[in-house]
Amino acid sequence: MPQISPSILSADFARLGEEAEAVRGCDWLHVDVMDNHFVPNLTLGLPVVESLRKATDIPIDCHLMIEQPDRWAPQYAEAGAGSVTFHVEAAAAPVRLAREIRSLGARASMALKPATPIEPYEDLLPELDMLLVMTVEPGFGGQSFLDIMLPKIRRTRELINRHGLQLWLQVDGGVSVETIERCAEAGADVFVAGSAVYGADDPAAAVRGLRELAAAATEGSPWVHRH
Ligand SMILES: O=C(CO)[C@H](O)[C@H](O)COP(=O)(O)O
Ligand SMILES: [Co+2]
Repeated sequence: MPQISPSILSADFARLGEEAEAVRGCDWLHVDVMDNHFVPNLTLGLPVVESLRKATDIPIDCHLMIEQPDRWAPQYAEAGAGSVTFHVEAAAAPVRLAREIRSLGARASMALKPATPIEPYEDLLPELDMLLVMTVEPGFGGQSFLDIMLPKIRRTRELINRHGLQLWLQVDGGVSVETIERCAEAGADVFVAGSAVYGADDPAAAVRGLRELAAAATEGSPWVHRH
């Protein structure tokens, strides 16, 4: 089944425990960490992830939009994140970092900004549990999906399958009922959605609706890895 990871960037930060409950039934809780250096926005950090870990049993999917991930990312794994995503544009030693995250018991994931190609990183794929193809410029929720990223999602899926790898392919940015089917058809299998979930009257129903659309869009596609 496709996995849905609602982004709490669009939630009420004063009520994060309740906001996590509001999306019960999702696969992950996507936590966007921004440092106002790697991206021009500041959100939350380690203490909030530690508190959230205690407040919910939904696995935490940390998306680190920060400089020096080599220094900070392992601490998010230690704080109990089930998946830790660093940006390759900011990492000094991505292979070493991915191995360290895995050694701490979390899934290791690497993100690509829209202008960053996948091809130079082909050899790195076996070190990863997930690859994140950004479908907006990182920094803010509520942006429009970049259709121009669809060929990159397709190429990434082809590379993953060619190498016979099991890693997940996540998309993040502007994912909604309007765009999720195109992402799924292109080969994505983990979908982050912030405004499309938390902007809905019933966030849990929005999660179910998105998952159904993604599942229907890939029905019968043997080239899409199923969990
Ligand atoms: O990483 C992000 C922004 O950099 C967010 O995860 C993303 O934007 C989710 O919000 P939306 O679904 O509203 O686009
Ligand atoms: Co994100």
